[in-house]
Amino acid sequence: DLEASEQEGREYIMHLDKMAGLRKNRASLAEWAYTSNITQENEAKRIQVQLELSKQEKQAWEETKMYRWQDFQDFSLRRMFKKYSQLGVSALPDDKYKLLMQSVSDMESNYATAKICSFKNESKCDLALEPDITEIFAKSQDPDELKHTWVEWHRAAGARARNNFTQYVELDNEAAKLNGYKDVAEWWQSEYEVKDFEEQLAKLWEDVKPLYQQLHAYVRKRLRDKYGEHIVSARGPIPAHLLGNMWAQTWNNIESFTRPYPDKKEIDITKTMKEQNYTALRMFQMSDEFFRSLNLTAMPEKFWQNSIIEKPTDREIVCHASAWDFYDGEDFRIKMCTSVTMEHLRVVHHEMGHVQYYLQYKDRPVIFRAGANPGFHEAVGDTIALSVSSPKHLRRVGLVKGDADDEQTEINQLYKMGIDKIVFLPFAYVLDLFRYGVFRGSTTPEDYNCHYWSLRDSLQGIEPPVNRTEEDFDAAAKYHVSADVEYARYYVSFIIQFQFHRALCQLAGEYEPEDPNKKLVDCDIYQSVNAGNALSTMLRLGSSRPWADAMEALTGQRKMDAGGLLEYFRPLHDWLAAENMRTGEYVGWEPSKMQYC
Ligand SMILES: C=C(C[SeH])C(=O)N1CCC[C@H]1C(=O)O
Ligand SMILES: [Zn+2]
Repeated sequence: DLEASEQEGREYIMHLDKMAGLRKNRASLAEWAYTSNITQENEAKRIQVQLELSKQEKQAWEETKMYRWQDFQDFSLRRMFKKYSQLGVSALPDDKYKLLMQSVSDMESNYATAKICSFKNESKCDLALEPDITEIFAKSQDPDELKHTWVEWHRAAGARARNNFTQYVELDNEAAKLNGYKDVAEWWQSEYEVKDFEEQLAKLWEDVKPLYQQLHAYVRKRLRDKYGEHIVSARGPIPAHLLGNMWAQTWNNIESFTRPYPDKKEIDITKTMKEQNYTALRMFQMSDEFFRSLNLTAMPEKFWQNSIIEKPTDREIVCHASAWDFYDGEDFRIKMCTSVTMEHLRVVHHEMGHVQYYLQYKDRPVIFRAGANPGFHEAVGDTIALSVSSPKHLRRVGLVKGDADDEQTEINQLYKMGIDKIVFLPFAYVLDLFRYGVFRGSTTPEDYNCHYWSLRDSLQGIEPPVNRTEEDFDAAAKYHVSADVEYARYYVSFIIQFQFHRALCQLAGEYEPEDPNKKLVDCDIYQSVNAGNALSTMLRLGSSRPWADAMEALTGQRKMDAGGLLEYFRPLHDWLAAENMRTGEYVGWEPSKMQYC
């Protein structure tokens, strides 16, 4: 009868979950071995392990079909079966599975090992993305050097990935269909468990766009003042190579010469960190201490033993920062080629946020050891970093000297946060709007670059520094496109982290809507056990409940909304609108005159 099969189902699924934990542990170890030592041998081993595990997953999946789990009474049991009924890419036949793994592995290793020649010294051709190219984009103010570096990186990491990418799209779409989805776009969006996910993304963009347009106009003016209007036009998009970042996804590296009140004291945290002999380890210990101050969990001993926090000199590794769960309840790691900069201090907190989430849900069934939705996992560390980046906290830890701030310093601070957080949203939106089109087939390989730049132009107001053709494939010059990592998770994260931050600040007594002495921009939840306990309650849920329940546990809200972000940046929005009015800067942009279609 139904009762027996539900009890049998429970015993079966708990056994399956334990086996899945062992499989995931083996897979993570093989993946770690490869990405922390990129060799043909380790790549072959990783694919071999993946193939073995996919066979075991397929077998387990067949067994789940014997249970009528849809009729079970127990919500969690039904949810576990529902998740295990999703086989994933293992649904592909072995030969296609291997081909798919090989295509993605080739793209990712190409990206990780790509080198280009220096602009200043053409015979020096060993420049890597981290730290060399990243440093050029952070420091150089020579448009020709930036253009050369941009073009060379997009050739080496983008164009070269085009054929593998096309094969990956075909095979991944086949896997999607075997899982009951029309295409990978629908499969990716199913992770958010709402019917109108894409409409919600569009609505969020409508809410934030006016603020972005004001910030874009202001920055374009300041860049035109600096580089001249033969390089930066008065009414067009901003050339992508002048924004301090290879992908123009955050503009924090141009803060020093574009901030609203230049005569206010310089708060160059990177310089101060170097003066104070900060090391990668100290940055990680600082982050660990922040989480512990909230009564959250300390990094376990194995974390400090097994993590790789500096770029090795004797081998090639995937430098793109990542956090790892080995699903055995005690082995958690970060792999990162850390530089001593303010930007990497934020990334350290971002990655430590992932590990804190792993620690909070480590006693859940393996299948529930995931974010409430992928955006939640990306938001934890960033939410903490919003407190760490506050002038109050930076003063507390001695990275900023001097007295409390005045109105102008506050605008400078909001500007600094805005060129990191506001400008990221259209970048993130474009990356997956582009890939949704590719997976749906509305964007064909012949149109890849044209469609990518059309979206970059219309949504981000960015244009390529040189004309582009279909010989290029600029989207793959971004890690997540070459590594098959979905990106809407970051768009969601940059919205909900402000909802989380606002709730935590209220719980910490750091923020009161009507109290001018308790402004959101000054909030630092450091040492607030009250805030930490509420955050822990949400994180411990993992993916055991629909994400609206998790969000409600912390914020009282059940939907994503841009209100938190817009409230945080309200004073900046007002200042930018007034400033663009004062200078007569055109708000918005006309289509680019560069050729890319
Ligand atoms: C730090 C990570 C690893 Se999950 C990352 O990829 N991030 C963090 C924020 C945006 C995105 C990026 O670098 O593109
Ligand atoms: Zn992340």
